[in-house]
Amino acid sequence: MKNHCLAVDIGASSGRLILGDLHEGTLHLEEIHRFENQIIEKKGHYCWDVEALFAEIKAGIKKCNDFGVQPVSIGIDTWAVDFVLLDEHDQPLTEAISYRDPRTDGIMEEVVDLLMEERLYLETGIQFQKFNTIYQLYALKKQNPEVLEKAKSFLMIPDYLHYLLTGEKANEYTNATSTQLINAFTKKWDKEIIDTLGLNFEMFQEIKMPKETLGSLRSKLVEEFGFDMDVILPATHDTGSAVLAVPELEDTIYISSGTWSLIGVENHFPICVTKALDYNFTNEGGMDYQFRFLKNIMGLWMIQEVRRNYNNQYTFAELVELSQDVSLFNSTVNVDDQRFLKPDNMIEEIQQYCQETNQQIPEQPGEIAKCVFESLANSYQKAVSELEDIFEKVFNTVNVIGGGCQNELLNQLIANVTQKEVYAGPVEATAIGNLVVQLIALGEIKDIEKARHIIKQSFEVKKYVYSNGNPFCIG
Ligand SMILES: Nc1ncnc2c1ncn2[C@@H]1O[C@H](COP(=O)(O)OP(=O)(O)O)[C@@H](O)[C@H]1O
Ligand SMILES: C[C@H](O)[C@H](O)[C@@H](O)C(=O)COP(=O)(O)O
Ligand SMILES: [Mg+2]
Repeated sequence: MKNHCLAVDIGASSGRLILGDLHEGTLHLEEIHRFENQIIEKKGHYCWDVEALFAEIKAGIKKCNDFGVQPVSIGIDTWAVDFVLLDEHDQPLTEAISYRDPRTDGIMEEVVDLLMEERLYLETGIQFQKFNTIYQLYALKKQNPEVLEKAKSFLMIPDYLHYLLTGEKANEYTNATSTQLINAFTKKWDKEIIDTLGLNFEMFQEIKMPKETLGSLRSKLVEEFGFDMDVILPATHDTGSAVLAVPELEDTIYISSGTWSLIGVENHFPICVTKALDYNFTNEGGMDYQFRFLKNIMGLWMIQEVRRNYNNQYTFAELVELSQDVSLFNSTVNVDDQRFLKPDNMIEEIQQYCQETNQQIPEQPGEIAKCVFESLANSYQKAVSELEDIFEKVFNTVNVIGGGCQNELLNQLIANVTQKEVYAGPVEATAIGNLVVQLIALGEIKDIEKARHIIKQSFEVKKYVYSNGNPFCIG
């Protein structure tokens, strides 16, 4: 009887449960459940509705029975940095506050005054993003010290969802590195940094690695689902799982393209040199202690918000189409300006930026969309040149993975501005990376090299080449 595994991939805009099994040397996927995810406002903060997300996970697991499949394992991956704190009775002390919440405004600067930027970067190798867990916890210490005093368990979002499934508490390594509290060399919680900030070291859990089994389901869930499963830890940071599914990494820059655009390369050791700090690249931990040397770019969040501002009257595909009808419009913005992290109205923020920079102000939906896509492509090109400066080499290809690889216009723009071959796919790279780790743990796939070979054989990848004609010409 062949083994089915179940991947739960929850990004900032959507979640999906995907069954995977190996069939004649290829990986077969079956999407059994998909749901929206979004930030909600609760008690004056931007939060994630984790209880609703867990309800969706349970609803998706129950659908396995409709497919006549009882998976042997499950693994959950989500966005990074965010967490839940549990008290001595294992009850949540806070809402799952989102990284887009303004509670960390000004906090990074305070922490850097205490810890020195160079030291923090040399020890953790993590990029300076104002929403990193370290700043969220320090904000909590300043704003709600009583909450931190009661905290007995620190669980990141996937850790918490795994805890709800199994009753087992642990911090999975790849996601833990995004906190900026893991030492890049010891691979452990950095007690010196934690103590310096006056955080409670005891609340951090044992670090567990991808491929480890966390435990089996709580008995009440076995009853509810009609079957048991082991939780096999994937790279619970979704980008960690996504990069594992990049079919070919040699001389390749990946762009994990979803709500965020994460652009970088895979490396065997952390790069914490001054130039990497100056460019604000990060060294996120990967499976088998690899590193994702990458940087965050604002990503398709911007077009998600534009779509929301238009009351979702356009699909993403329609916004791409509309942007192709305005080829003469060419205003662009700096997508990495923090004003775009959580504006009240993304369209107005983009228009304001163009006015302030004496550019033609986009008015039509197509002009707004084109401004977003072209601006993203420009930011990708800047990151590519920074990577080539740091590695002192030319990378031949760019591989776009994730939902954003369906944006054929953006793929062509990337090929045009970088003048490199662009490969697009797999779309569900994150879920695929999640699944292959479970299959490796089960002994169904030998290792990640073999997994990438299987992925290459199993999924379509489209190619785009530099076209010096109309920037919207699809190669
Ligand atoms: N048919 C499509 N055409 C163009 N872009 C698309 C299409 N479908 C999805 N996208 C893009 O993919 C993004 C979602 O990617 P996904 O990886 O699912 O995000 P996340 O994991 O962050 O929730 C959307 O914001 C949208 O911009
Ligand atoms: C805030 C983090 O940088 C962010 O979670 C990023 O690391 C990430 O994983 C984004 O994933 P999406 O699927 O939400 O784009
Ligand atoms: Mg995602």
